[in-house]
Amino acid sequence: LLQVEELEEKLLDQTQEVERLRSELGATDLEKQLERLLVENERLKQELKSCRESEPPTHVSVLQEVEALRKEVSRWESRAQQREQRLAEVEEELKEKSCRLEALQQQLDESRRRRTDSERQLHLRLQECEDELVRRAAAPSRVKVRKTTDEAASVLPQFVTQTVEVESADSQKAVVEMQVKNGALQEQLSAQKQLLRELETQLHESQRTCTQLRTQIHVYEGEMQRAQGQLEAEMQNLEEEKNRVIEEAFIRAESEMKAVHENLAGVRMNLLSLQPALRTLTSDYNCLKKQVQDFPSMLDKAISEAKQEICQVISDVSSTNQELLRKYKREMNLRKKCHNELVRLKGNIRVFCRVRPVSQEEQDSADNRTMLSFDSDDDAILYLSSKGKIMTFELDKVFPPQASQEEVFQEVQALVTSCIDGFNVCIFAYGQTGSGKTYTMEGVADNPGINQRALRLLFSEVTEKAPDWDYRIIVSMVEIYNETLRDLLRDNPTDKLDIKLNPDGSGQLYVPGLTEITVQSPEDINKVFELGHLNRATACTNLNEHSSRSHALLIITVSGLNSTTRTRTQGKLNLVDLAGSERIGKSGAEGSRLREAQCINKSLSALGDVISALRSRHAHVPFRNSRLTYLLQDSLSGDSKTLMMVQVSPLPGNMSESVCSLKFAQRVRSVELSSSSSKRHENSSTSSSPTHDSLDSPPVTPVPLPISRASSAGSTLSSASRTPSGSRRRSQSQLSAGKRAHSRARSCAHSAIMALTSCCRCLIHPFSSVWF
Ligand SMILES: Nc1ncnc2c1ncn2[C@@H]1O[C@H](COP(=O)(O)OP(=O)(O)OP(=O)(O)O)[C@@H](O)[C@H]1O
Repeated sequence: LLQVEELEEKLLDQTQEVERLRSELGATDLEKQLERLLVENERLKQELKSCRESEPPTHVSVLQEVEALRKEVSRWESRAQQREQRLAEVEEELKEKSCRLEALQQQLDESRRRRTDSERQLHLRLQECEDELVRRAAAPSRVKVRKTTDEAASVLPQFVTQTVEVESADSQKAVVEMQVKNGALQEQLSAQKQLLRELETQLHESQRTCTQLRTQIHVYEGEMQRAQGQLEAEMQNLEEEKNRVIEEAFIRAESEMKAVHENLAGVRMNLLSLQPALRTLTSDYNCLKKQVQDFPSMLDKAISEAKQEICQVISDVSSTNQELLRKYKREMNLRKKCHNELVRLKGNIRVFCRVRPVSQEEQDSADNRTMLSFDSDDDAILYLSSKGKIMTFELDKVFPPQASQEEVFQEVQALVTSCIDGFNVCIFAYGQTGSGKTYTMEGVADNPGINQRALRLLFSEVTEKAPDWDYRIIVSMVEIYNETLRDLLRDNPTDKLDIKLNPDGSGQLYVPGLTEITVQSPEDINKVFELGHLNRATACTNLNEHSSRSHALLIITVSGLNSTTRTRTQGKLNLVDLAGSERIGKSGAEGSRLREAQCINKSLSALGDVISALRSRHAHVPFRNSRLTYLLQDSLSGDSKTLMMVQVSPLPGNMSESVCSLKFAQRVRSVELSSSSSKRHENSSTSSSPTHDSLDSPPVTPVPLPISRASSAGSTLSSASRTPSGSRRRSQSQLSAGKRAHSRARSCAHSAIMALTSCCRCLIHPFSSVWF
């Protein structure tokens, strides 16, 4: 029992210790510290947030610092979270230990209760034993106790103090029973002892566990203190950092505020100066506002007035238009008549001469003298010295060697543009081989001749007239070789073409199967020339030789439709590079060369005959005598115009050929001059032209053409000096003076003709300010 009491006391101590520990663990400083730390952490977070909100980052470095601080804070936050987690774990362990302590306490209570029970049973048993002993003692002893029960004496020394002599069977039986009971009690006692030992063992274990728990608690307390110290230090650092950042931000904010204040002062000053302007603007605005309010009514009024004016103007314009249209039609007729008159005055067929320059190779050769000379006062005279004689040739225009392609074209461009007005035009290049026919007509790549320039001019002219006229330009290219007609623009240029009468009954001629290409741009022109040149080259073995012996024709048809009057026009421009003329008179040729010479001879003389017949106004014109004249019949007859460009070589070696060419030109021209002079005379004899009678415009004075000075073909100064001496003989000086006067008169006539031409060209535009 004493041991039990001791154990009880120990248990009590243990329980008190556990209670103390539990009370310590239940509301420890650690938890309080943890709570405080959490609260502090939260407060810092709030402060940081408010700092961030109240101090907008105005500078990059501040932003970076704040970012670094944020990182630092988040790092510390994560560490605090780790600590919190660790604390939670510790708390969890403590709870576990508490549970175990409670279980131990329960076990202790249980063993205490069991011990109390066993003690009570023992007391009861002992009471029973004492009662039995008293009862036995009170009963007459028949039993002589002979033997002392040592065991009972050892167990119950205080109760069994005397030896009893057992004599009876009952006593003996009772002794046996008592012994049995005693044995049972001893067993119970040993069981109690065993239980006590177990309890002691459990108590030891509990003490050991308590010791371990204390140790752990000490360790945790140490850790907590360390963590708390670190946290406090970090909080301190953060606090300092925060203060520093706030300080810096405050300084920056102050400086910015200062700048803002300065700006504000400047703005205030500006505002003060702007106020008068604002007042002015306000008054202007009010004024404008009033005007805007009045504007609709003003606008309506103006619109109605404008409408009335427009209606008036439209009716005026419409009547003016009618008048203009009437005048335009009348002027077109007048222009046509004027043109006819002009052509009649100038002659339908004009003859120019171009002398080619001496080439570099020819200059180097021995015979490089030129036997041609020009009249400085008259650009229509050409002198040719031969065998001591000077021959004078008078043509419409003579181009010296230095004349450029542009100058030549300027003289022919009036003819070219007349084809837009519906006239047929022929331009021939005539002369011996190498005299410059191809150069004049085709030119070279960087200096084109009449062909390309004419097409380009036509393009520019039709483009200019585009608003009123719709023009179409069609190009064909043919070659006549040995009286055979070939199409130079078809795929197979060796095919022979025929000239036939048009089956429509118009009496016009046409070439079946002739390729006609509509050109729409200068690029198209280049392509056409390239194709023609290529085909001409592929049809022969030697292009130069071949070109000397064939006629090349570029036929340009210009069709127009006037969008106002619906008038249609169609003109044809024929640009002909003739075969070399030197073969005409050459004899001795045989075979193919003879045939070539015959063909060339035939066609050139037929051309001469046709021109002669036309100028002489013969009833019959022999167009059919050659392919060339037959093909050009339409373009040579009627009110068509022809220009013969006679090409001449300046070298003495080509003298005879040059004389032949110039004589041919002179003959052609003299026919025309005589014809036109008679006509002009007829016209001048009448009081007024019927053309002018029908017009309101002022009459045109006929241009005085130098018709009286026509010298016969091949006339020379020597022949002139051989004329009868009498009244018509003139001295050399008189002749020069006459020539000068003649030149002046001629140049006046030329200017007048040019003026007349330009006037006629003005008439073609319906709204031109210049009226004939
Ligand atoms: N006005 C000129 N200016 C410069 N060179 C010219 C002129 N006229 C002709 N030539 C040159 O003279 C040479 C012969 O000219 P071109 O070939 O035009 O003669 P052609 O009469 O057409 O000869 P063919 O009848 O053989 O075709 C060429 O080299 C040409 O460049």
